[in-house]
Amino acid sequence: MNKPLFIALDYDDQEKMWLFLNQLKDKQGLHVKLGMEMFYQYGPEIVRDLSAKGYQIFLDLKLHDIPNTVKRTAHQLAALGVYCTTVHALGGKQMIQAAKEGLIEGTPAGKPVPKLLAVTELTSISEEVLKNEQHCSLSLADEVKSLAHQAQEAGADGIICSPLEVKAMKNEFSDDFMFVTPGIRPKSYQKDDQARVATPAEARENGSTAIVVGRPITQAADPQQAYEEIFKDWSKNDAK
Ligand SMILES: O=c1ccn([C@@H]2O[C@H](COP(=O)(O)O)[C@@H](O)[C@H]2O)c(=O)[nH]1
Repeated sequence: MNKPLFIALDYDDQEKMWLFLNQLKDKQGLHVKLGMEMFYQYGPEIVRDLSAKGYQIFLDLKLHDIPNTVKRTAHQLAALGVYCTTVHALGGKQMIQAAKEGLIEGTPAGKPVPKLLAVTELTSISEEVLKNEQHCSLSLADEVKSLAHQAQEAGADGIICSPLEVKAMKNEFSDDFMFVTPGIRPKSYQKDDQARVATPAEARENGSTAIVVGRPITQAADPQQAYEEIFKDWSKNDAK
């Protein structure tokens, strides 16, 4: 899979989700991210329905619990055939390792094991919140880097972070380690609740492996046009 753009399907109703998807051209193989909002309402069935229609699915449930619980949950999720899924890196190395084991053990024979991504610091967290609410003495960049190393040591396939942090740490990781970055905002778009944002082109320049984009596409007056513009910005230096 080469440098995907995952569209975050953050809807409160599957009718709205299908209406949105049906407006887009080239649905086959489109990369989508399904999060807690849809999964808690519709369960595994919505994943199977999207999968049956050919969408590549990033199932973003951000597991964060004791290792045994996470392992058993990851085992269940592995059967759904998604491309990747998430845990919170703050759950610790033992928990991340347990998630990986659960995914491996739960994947049906002959099928690819879903990639495991560890969320470092949410892109909605600012330097100020990290210091004053999480009482973390590291800078955001150092905290993200530290969590990224822990995730890699525990067997994660990659991390979730802001595109702003990728450049400074990419050379410390193997080439196949994934840097998946939400917090993507086209130049003229508002930040909403995101604190650490970059444009699609900046994410590419900084070395993101994949980007996640929600509202700038799903809330656009013309979602197909928004998708095309963002995708173009994300892939504009591909030929170089
Ligand atoms: O640190 C994180 C981890 C996950 N997300 C998710 O990405 C999308 C972003 O949506 P936008 O509408 O483009 O802001 C959303 O589903 C989040 O749950 C994140 O933003 N930051």
